[in-house]
Amino acid sequence: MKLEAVDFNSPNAAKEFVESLRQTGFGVLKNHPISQQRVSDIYTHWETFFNSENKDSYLYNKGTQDGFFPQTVSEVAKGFKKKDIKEYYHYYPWGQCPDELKAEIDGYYKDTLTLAAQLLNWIEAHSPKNVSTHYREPLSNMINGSEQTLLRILHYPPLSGDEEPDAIRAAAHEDINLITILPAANEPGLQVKAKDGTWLDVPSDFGNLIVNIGDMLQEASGSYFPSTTHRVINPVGTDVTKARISLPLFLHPRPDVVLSDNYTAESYLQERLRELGVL
Ligand SMILES: O=C(O)CCC(=O)C(=O)O
Ligand SMILES: [Fe+2]
Repeated sequence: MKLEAVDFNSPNAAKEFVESLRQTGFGVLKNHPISQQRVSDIYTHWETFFNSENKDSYLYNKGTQDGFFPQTVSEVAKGFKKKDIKEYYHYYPWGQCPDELKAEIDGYYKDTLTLAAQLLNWIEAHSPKNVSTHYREPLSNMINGSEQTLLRILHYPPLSGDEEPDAIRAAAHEDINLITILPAANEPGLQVKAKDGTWLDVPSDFGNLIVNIGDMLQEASGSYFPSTTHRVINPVGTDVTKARISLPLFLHPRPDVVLSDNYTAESYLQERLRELGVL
């Protein structure tokens, strides 16, 4: 298995990209329309936010899940006992956000949402007929008007040496949503699990956009598209002193969207959040 960046502007981009998603659960895009300068600015501005006391004024709301999640309440991946070594902020257009960061992050959210609709159209167009008949509505329609789509700004602090043994930046997990879009982070570490069980580095060239399948699209496609396990490993050597910032946008359907005979988007999400221990 190999992960190669697909040129967004090439005539075969859609086909090659969807083929990669089918084979690996991941697709990597270069020459895409998301502004790299803005991603870079977001990383800088949010690193400052995470390094300030100000973050504690934006503690997440339990019911609505918007705001800052400190390291002490960070996720425990399904099947793991140790909390991940990370803190993060959940941005929703309707949720709390520091005034000085709002316009920039909202612009990124909206532009990436537009791209997501196009990528979902690519996925639908290149799904075999016997798979696309399972989609209860066009995939890009499923996220239309959804208030659940979540932009997570993640801060993995430098390692202090006091971390619990076995704790890692993000333990192996699958994403819950339809698809996830994230720009290459400012530091490496993201790995995807190949079919043979080995871990592969996701090409982290700054400027790449990484897309992965989540459980909800796996469910809606009758497992044609695999929701692939991934993780973020700890830095070693001199890199331990470096923080890592990343910016996944988790595309969530409207709660009423029917995914399969067994689940709506809402029932699926509730089940998974309970397992994660964040509800
Ligand atoms: O930080 C990353 O590169 C990936 C984060 C991730 O997989 C997640 O938050 O679900
Ligand atoms: Fe993930």
